[in-house]
Amino acid sequence: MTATRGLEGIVATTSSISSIIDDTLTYVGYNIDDLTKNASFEEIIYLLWHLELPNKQQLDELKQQLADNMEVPQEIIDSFKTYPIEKVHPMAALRTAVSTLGLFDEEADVMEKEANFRKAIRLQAKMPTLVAAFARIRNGEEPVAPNKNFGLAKNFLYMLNGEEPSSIEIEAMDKALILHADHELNASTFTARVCVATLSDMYSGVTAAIGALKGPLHGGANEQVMKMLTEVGSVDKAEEYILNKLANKEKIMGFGHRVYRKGDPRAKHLREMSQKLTEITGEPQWYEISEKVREVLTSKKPLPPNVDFYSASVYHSLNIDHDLFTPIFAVSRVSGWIAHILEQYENNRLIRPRAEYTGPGMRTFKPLEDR
Ligand SMILES: CC(=O)SCCNC(=O)CCNC(=O)[C@H](O)C(C)(C)COP(=O)(O)OP(=O)(O)OC[C@H]1O[C@@H](n2cnc3c(N)ncnc32)[C@H](O)[C@@H]1OP(=O)(O)O
Ligand SMILES: O=C([O-])CC(=O)C(=O)O
Repeated sequence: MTATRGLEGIVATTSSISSIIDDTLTYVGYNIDDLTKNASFEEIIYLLWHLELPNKQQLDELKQQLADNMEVPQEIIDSFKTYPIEKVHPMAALRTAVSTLGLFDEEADVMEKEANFRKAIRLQAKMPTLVAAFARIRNGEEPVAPNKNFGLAKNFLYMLNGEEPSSIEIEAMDKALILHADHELNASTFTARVCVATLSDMYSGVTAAIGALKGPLHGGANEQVMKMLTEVGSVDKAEEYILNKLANKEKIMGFGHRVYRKGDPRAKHLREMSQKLTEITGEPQWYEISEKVREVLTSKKPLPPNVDFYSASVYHSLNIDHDLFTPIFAVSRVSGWIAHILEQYENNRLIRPRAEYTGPGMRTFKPLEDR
């Protein structure tokens, strides 16, 4: 038995949900470029869960179901106030809140297909409310109740800021949610599948996935990108900053990918949005610094930007706290996690690979008094 580090190149399952072939990303056969231009996030949720785009009636029904399920139990909102709130990372709060949501769902352990779809709606609908409520409570503000007439992207920004977002802001958030929705067998999705392949419940799968997304080598990179851009501070400092990092063998956050070689097809959409939004906010430096960082790094190493790189300046331009960037990723990716959880249940087998043992050979046990 020989181990493959990080399971690189190992095909661990079949899936009909998303594919990455020759650096092209598709959701159920539709190119991500077409979906980003033409669809709404709600259409993507439907596509990922039902493997077909919805017709008008199906979409309206899904939107209604999401709107009807956005409220979260008051006990969870109240529990946020008991956290050591100034120290808690919002991803840790979200991980705990989603786990707690399961305690309040009477169907949490009901495994029938229809019950799983109902839980899917509840989880997808409540995640934005949880993130926004936590963000407001830690700022000493009251949470804003969801508005049943708003779509998911608009409602999220509305609950976060307490005022109706502009159409440009809604469009940017909706596109970002589409671009982050699913990505084949990334680490958090694999985590979710491993968890539910024991026939554990959907809340456990999503809680586990949030834990995996939190790390800076995965979803947590977007927050680190903004930290880096802030540290760089101005275009003229970017070259020295990046060369120093490389000399110290440090990773540059938001670059590189296990699967893409030529580049992440999602990055160009976020780049475009970053340029547009930073101009609108009168802070073009965030886009300009990003461009300089990319220029310097790619002149030294073949490492194109990934989805996390330009999303940082996009979210910053939407006036979102930097430690909420990864929770936003989770608000989107929960749609993909759920799709994969449903797919795993449909054709389940326990996921249990082997380890190549590298410890000592057979040893003779010594009693405690002889050690
Ligand atoms: C949504 C997402 O999860 S997208 C990814 C988000 N993560 C990041 O942006 C974090 C920065 N990037 C990385 O750490 C990596 O590129 C990963 C983890 C995303 C993919 O990594 P892998 O394909 O497994 O590459 P691995 O980490 O093994 O690195 C291979 C080599 O490339 C280098 N490398 C990879 N990424 C970077 C980077 N961002 N900056 C500098 N060097 C890098 C490594 O240092 C290593 O060099 P070495 O062979 O000289 O030691
Ligand atoms: O696929 C991966 O390894 C990481 C990634 O880009 C994602 O999850 O969107």
